[in-house]
Amino acid sequence: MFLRCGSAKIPLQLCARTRSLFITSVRFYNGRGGRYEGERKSPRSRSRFSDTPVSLKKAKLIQIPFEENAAEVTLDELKDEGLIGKDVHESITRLGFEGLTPVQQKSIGPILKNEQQDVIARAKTGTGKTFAFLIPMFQHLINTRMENPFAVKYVIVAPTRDLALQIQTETQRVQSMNPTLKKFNSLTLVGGTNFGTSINNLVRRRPQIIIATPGRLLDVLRDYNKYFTHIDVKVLDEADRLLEIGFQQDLERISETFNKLNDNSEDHIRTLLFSATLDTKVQDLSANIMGKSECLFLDTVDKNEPQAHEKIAQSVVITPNLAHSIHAMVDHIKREVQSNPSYKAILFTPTIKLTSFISETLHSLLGRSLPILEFHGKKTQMARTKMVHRFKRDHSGILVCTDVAARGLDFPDVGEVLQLGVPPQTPQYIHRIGRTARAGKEGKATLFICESETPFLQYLAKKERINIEDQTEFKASEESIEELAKKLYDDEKLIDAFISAIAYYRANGRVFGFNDNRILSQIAESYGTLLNDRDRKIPVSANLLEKLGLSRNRVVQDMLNVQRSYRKHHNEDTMQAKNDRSRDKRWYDEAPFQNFVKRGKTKNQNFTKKSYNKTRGDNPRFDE
Ligand SMILES: Nc1ncnc2c1ncn2[C@@H]1O[C@H](COP(=O)(O)OP(=O)(O)OP(=O)(O)O)[C@@H](O)[C@H]1O
Repeated sequence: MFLRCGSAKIPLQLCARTRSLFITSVRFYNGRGGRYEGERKSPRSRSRFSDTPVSLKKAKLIQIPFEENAAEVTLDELKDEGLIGKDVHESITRLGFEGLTPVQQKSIGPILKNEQQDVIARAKTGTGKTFAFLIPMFQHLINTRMENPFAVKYVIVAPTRDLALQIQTETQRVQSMNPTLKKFNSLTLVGGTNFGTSINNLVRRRPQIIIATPGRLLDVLRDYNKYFTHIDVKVLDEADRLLEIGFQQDLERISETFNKLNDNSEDHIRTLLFSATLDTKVQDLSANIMGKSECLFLDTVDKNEPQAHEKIAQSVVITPNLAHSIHAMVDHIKREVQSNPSYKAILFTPTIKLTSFISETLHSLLGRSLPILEFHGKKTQMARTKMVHRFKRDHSGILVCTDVAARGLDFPDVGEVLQLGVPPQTPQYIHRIGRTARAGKEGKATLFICESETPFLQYLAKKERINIEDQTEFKASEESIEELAKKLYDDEKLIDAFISAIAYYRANGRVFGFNDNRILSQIAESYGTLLNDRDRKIPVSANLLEKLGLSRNRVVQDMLNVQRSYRKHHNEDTMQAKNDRSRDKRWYDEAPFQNFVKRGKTKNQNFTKKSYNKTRGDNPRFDE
């Protein structure tokens, strides 16, 4: 059998092969560096795929700086100008806000007026950035509801699952105020939830709004990209976080895939970036993601003023070491709870294991006096979602968490943000303290650090222009050290917590100019302080020291209980040897790694020990 092609006659078998070869050439990427085959494309869409990416010329940046006495913009004026219709106007009015916040006043108009411009918007934490992009989104969906009514038109990307789920809740909150808006469907595509259910909902409900985390969105695009051919706008909430290493590559692949799929043209999609910690440099980072020839930079923060919210009263408590910082924090919380029964605070710790240890310690010390919630990336998504809903609802309690909760999450009436140790970067400091003083309210932020972390304060002042005036010193009394030591167990949980702290400061201390030996020695010393036994040292095995890059550091090793003869020690029958064996096995057990590699193979990916260790760390990148 032959197929006539002009004058040529091609054997049918060869045609079939050519077609399947062509389809495999419609390739795009998953976010983890692998390559997938594209879905079988309809003949019409094949011709559009050009290999040359959208022109990467840098867009013209139009800066709209902060104006001290900018004229107020109201919803009524936006309606009178014809920018928003009665449905959106009615819906937002029914939310009961007194007026629009500065970022909403500054961004809704330009977003609706200049459809051919990308937008970068900077506004302080807790100032209503979510509605600043949801309000124009709904108006856009109403304006274009007759064109491709069942197509995805808006895609909102967030760095964490919990923030994506919160944005959907806010979307549904606006929709609940107006029957016209209710006709639009939104769908979240986030990790930690059932992939099949996500796809069923995508196919069945045909949403116009997708709210996603990058990893899950790429997985969906791999096999179901035909639903994404009519996107008009993509929004990056917490954009600077999404443009950091680890996410940026995903975002570039998502953007490249959207552009190639778009039925209008490759440069049709607008990009809106929002965050509290943005500057014009973000335009360079997003060059491969933004496609319009002009980009508006809307700034509601005066360039000479710190990015941290002015309504947050910041203070720092300086202690001799991590153990004293823990005592200072416990002391502070006890005083606050005594004076304010409806004390509601968020407590950030550097690692998952410290989060787990601290929340257990607070549980044992505070008993039932107020709820203590342990929130981090190792919790199931269901548990995290339940905790977010509960902490939004509760009038008191402490959310003990890692940086997975640092950005975007909106918990009403959080009176104080506590931080044990320094954050990994200064923008995270701004986002962490931004969990309080929201929607115009006042709030407090207290940082507990040890003397060897004080260079962070100079770094924060230099980089973010944040000077924490209120500084106090604290050293726990012998009595309180004795009292707390009685309630602690020298078990794996405590040892793991301190080892994770050593790993955290190894990875993050240098950027702030910390002295490696000083910072690590004070952590090692803290173990004995916390247990009220100066001679007690953290037991670590030789190979764990090697993993931590400390196998040549004699100063730190002297502060640790190093099991040099690793094999001999681990063959002993002592309790300590058994503990070490199970701990090291858990941390670096080959079994999970082999499973990890196997899983990777099923996805055409070559997972390495490095990527394995990364997923086991506390890198929120892998916790979307
Ligand atoms: N116009 C308004 N008037 C009063 N409150 C508002 C207004 N718009 C939003 N809010 C409320 O302000 C709070 C913070 O809003 P939102 O979470 O959008 O802030 P954000 O700027 O995104 O903060 P972050 O930088 O932490 O993400 C929410 O509780 C929201 O309901």
